[in-house]
Amino acid sequence: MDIEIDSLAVLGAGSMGHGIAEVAAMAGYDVVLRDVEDDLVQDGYDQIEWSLDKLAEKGQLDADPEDVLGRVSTAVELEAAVADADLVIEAAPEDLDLKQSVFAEVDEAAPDDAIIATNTSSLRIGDIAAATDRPERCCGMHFFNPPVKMDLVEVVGGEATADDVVDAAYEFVESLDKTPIRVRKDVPQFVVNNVLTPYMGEAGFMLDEGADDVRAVDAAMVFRRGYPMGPFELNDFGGLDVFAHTREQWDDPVPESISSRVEAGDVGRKAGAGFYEYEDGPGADYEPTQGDGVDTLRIEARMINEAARLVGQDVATPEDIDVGMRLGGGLPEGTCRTADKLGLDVALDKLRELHDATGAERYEPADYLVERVESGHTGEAAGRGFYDYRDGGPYHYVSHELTDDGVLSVVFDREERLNAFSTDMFDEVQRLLETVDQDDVACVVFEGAGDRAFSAGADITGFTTADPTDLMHVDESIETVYEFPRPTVAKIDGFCLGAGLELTLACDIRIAAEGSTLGSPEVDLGLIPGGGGTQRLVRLVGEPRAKELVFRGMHISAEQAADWGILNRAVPDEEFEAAVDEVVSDLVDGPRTALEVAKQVINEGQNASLETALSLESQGFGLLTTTDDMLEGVAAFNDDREPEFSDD
Ligand SMILES: C/C=C/C(=O)SCCNC(=O)CCNC(=O)[C@H](O)C(C)(C)COP(=O)(O)OP(=O)(O)OC[C@H]1O[C@@H](n2cnc3c(N)ncnc32)[C@H](O)[C@@H]1OP(=O)(O)O
Repeated sequence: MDIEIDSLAVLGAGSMGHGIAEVAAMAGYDVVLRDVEDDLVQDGYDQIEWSLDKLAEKGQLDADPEDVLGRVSTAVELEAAVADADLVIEAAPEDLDLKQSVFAEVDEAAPDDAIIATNTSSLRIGDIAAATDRPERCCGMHFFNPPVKMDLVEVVGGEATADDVVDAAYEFVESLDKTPIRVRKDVPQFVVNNVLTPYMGEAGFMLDEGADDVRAVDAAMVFRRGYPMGPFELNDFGGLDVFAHTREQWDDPVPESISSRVEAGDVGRKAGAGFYEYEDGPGADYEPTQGDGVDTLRIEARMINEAARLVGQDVATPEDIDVGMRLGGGLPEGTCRTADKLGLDVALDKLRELHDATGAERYEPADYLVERVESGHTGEAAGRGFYDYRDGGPYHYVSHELTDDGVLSVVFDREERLNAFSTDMFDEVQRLLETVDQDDVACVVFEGAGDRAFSAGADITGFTTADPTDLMHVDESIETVYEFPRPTVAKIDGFCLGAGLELTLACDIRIAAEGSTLGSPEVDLGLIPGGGGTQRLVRLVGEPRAKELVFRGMHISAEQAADWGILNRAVPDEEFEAAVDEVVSDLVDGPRTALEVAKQVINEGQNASLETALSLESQGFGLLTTTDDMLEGVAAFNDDREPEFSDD
């Protein structure tokens, strides 16, 4: 039987606890927020109020902040907080004894069938659940900080946890509009922290050896490898003390460059100093040019090794690891995908080289990595690696669905970066359109995941790492959209910038929700539009407007874009879905051959002389007079009924 979760208690009103309570209240749950003292719980409550107001100010909260806050109540007495809870989430500091004592108390006071979850980021669920008489109803829900902004939650069961409890936790996370990943074994630190730890740890060891300096490593990882923060910058951000404590907890060696700073109290941003000076200096002040010559593979090979260990031990799938690293670790792509591009053999060689040189356990290659390489599955170039590419490979950034009546719905699915297009994402759009059976498609609808963006353009973080020729392929993917023989519709809700706008310009029909923003901000990056934005725009809006948009990197409202003829229309939010559905419905019911010919003639005619274009049109017209659809259209007219065109 499915477990129902209606009421919730969150224990601990610190940054994680109040964040989780806020997210749950936003999803419509009644939440009791509890901490051990009035001041602490009030502080957490005030933080929720502040955060809800901020979200509302930015237009990122659909509901009235007061209504959401009204669902949060506070308590100091634990018994009162959990008495009616279906789910209790413990968000106490990361200390096993403390968490065990909270679990034991909850076990006494909560209803017998309540689920008790811990928000631990590094401890084993089984160790915490051992303090209760109901380990089968205990699980882990690892939210990331801050819960309101971070989309990922790792859902973990202990050895004794019942399957339906893990399922219920997973579904609960989905009901919060967050993305759960399933951690299938109760390993310390779960998925994301295990893969991310070598990023900071290995950089620390490199510093210990005097091989590179802080700025060089950070610059190399950010500007040459596309990571959002350098490893030292990231460690300063999270706190060196937190990093060292977690390593020590599991008897893992801590680099000297980290432990010495912890001893000196320079634990990062919060202390005003760490690897960089924050209070008396400019912070993480590395420059793009400083990263030459750093052995970045050394860091990435260790991350890949951890990912391989997790897959080999059946802790997580490559898909879940990659979702975790993108949403929880902020990486532009998952570590398994990176490994498949770099080559698993390349990573393995590096690990062996380091292991031979140092004998250090951390370089010992994972069995799974060795097996993959020995069986020839060394990555994308070999057709198989973590993923199977023999049929083109999985879609990571584009989700799609083809309905029975022929609507191919394509969603740019990279919400964490406002659906910005990486080269992988462009390739996936192109592959999808080139491989879908066109006979099954009546029309294509493109949209962005989430409610913030259609797409905020090409992935800016990829500009410093990608080959210029790869970036120039943007144009090729967008042309595939333009040339797709069926009608295409851009359904725009939110930011539609740069390459996002260019892709919509290659669509046949563009409808936006009011409040969307369109623009060509490339010039602010020292660039120009590279996916047809200068050319299609000028043909649509004329030279003065196109030049102003491009030269000034302007963002314009959907209403203004409609006024200038960039959009077919801008419609109020509440009418948006219906407006798109109405268009799609006409396209689905329309005569496919005639629509295809109309698209072709209009597209090709634009670049031809009027005489040639008129000749194209008349050829198309003549051709269509020989079709069954034409006979059906005429018969329907005579019978005064709606035509039923064939799907051929
Ligand atoms: C040939 C084609 C060339 C091009 O297309 S060049 C790119 C043109 N596009 C742009 O220049 C737009 C860049 N983005 C922005 O200016 C801002 O975003 C917005 C105004 C759209 C929204 O601002 P806000 O509401 O403050 O959101 P946020 O925190 O900036 O964005 C959320 C996360 O999305 C990432 N992101 C946004 N746009 C891009 C992008 N184009 N490439 C890579 N990442 C992007 C951010 O960094 C951040 O991520 P985190 O939360 O990890 O900090």
